[in-house]
Amino acid sequence: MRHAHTVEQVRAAEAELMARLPEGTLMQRAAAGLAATCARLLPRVYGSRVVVLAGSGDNGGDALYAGARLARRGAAVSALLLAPERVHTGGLAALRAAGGRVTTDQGEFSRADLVLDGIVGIGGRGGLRPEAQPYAAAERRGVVVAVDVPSGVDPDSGAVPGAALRADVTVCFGTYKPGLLVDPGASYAGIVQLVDIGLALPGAGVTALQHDDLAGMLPVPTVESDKYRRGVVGVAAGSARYPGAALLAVAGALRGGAGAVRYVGTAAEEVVRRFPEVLVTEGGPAGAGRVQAWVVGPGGGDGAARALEEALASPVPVLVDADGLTELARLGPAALAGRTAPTLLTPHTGEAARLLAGATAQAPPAADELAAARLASARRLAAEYRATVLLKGSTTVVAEPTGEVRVNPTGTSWLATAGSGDVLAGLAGSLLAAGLGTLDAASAAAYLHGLGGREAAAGGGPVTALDVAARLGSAWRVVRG
Ligand SMILES: NC(=O)C1=CN([C@@H]2O[C@H](COP(=O)(O)OP(=O)(O)OC[C@H]3O[C@@H](n4cnc5c(N)ncnc54)[C@H](O)[C@@H]3O)[C@@H](O)[C@H]2O)[C@@H](O)CC1
Ligand SMILES: [K+]
Repeated sequence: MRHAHTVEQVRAAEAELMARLPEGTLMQRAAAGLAATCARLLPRVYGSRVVVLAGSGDNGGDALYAGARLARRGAAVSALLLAPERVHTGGLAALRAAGGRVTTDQGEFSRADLVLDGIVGIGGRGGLRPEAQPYAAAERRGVVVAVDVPSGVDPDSGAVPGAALRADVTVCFGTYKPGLLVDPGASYAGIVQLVDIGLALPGAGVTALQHDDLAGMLPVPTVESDKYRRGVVGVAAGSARYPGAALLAVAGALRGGAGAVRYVGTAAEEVVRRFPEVLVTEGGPAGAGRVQAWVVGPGGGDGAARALEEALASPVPVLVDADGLTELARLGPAALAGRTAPTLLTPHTGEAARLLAGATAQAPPAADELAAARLASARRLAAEYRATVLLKGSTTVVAEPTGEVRVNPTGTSWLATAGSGDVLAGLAGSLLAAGLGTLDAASAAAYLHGLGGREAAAGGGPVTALDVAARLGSAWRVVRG
């Protein structure tokens, strides 16, 4: 599991540790880790051209001390100072003492083998200032290593309010920052490496799963398992207008670990023709047999309102997607107030905007505003509806009403394809039926779905939702090692 902490949490932990250590110790730890990574990235340090972009704070100090370490190993290191009168004096003195120099030739940035972005770190706010902006657009031939955070990315939210420096590698100190894991910030960070500087941190509000976490989380049948013990997932999806959504949701549900899939709705005939192993019932959830979790809404059309009402009245976990969400936005959070089992909502940004409007009786926020503030939007929705919220997008995030968030590290932009959300809904519902809690089911589903999407798009090509569903089995095998 990757753990991310806010700037406020990092500052508190740093203050506590700095009070016990000789001055400068933390910065030396940071600079040593940073220089070691840079040395690994260069074919050879001796003779390499390294440029340090140094801003006015400690982030610039880290970069200058790391530059000094590389200079001592024979690199030709020059520093471009963004605010010469406020540069970190100790860092600059160390660089000079090691044979580094200051330059004002911005062309050195483009010619360098490696650039250290120490313009601004966790103290940065409001995007890059004018003097730094040319570097975001400038040509570069070398590797760009961001110090702690790519400059221009908001460390807490991942928002990129203007220009930002795109890094190949980000070396962060003490902990991940949420903005390194959530788009658009994540897309500027490249490969993120963590350097331990000894901070004692509180529980993380934002986490990201890794393969090992999935391996420990996914349900595995035992010798005593039968299909009912493994869980039956009910899928209420599809309509005369959108029969395909039923097939896609079922295709996802069949690969989520539940022992059986029960389909209710108007596409029963098509579903059985394609998936003979599915139990089908005409009508709605209320009249169906036993299920351990419901998926309601994909392609539900006019039938979504009834299906939603009946599923929400059941005592089992319910995942609400697509047309079910449109109906829920109309009803508002009160529709979930009487529930005894957890509810999982899986909106894309447009649906999230409608849900928020339904909760607050205000005009819906613009979808691009929601996309730029993914963490805050998902948290707010989860709090308003007292439900777990999986907000789909370039980084899918899952938020609990408590504010706890998991961000999904897998995925590909090729997943933005029709029907891919139906597969995800079926998959997550199946994991719920198999007994996972909403946070785990949602985040594990997003992870597997992202891996399936990547595999389907291998080499970079369009994928269909059924391609993704077909790769979910292999995604399970990958994470289970
Ligand atoms: N505090 C500590 O104990 C440690 C801090 N470390 C480093 O220190 C960084 C934080 O240092 P600071 O608190 O000095 O803050 P930063 O160096 O991140 O930035 C603050 C400085 O940048 C200016 N600034 C703010 N927004 C800007 C923008 N948008 N464009 C350009 N300049 C801007 C401010 O005027 C201020 O001078 C961390 O990210 C990390 O790199 C590490 O050395 C580890 C230890
Ligand atoms: K930086």
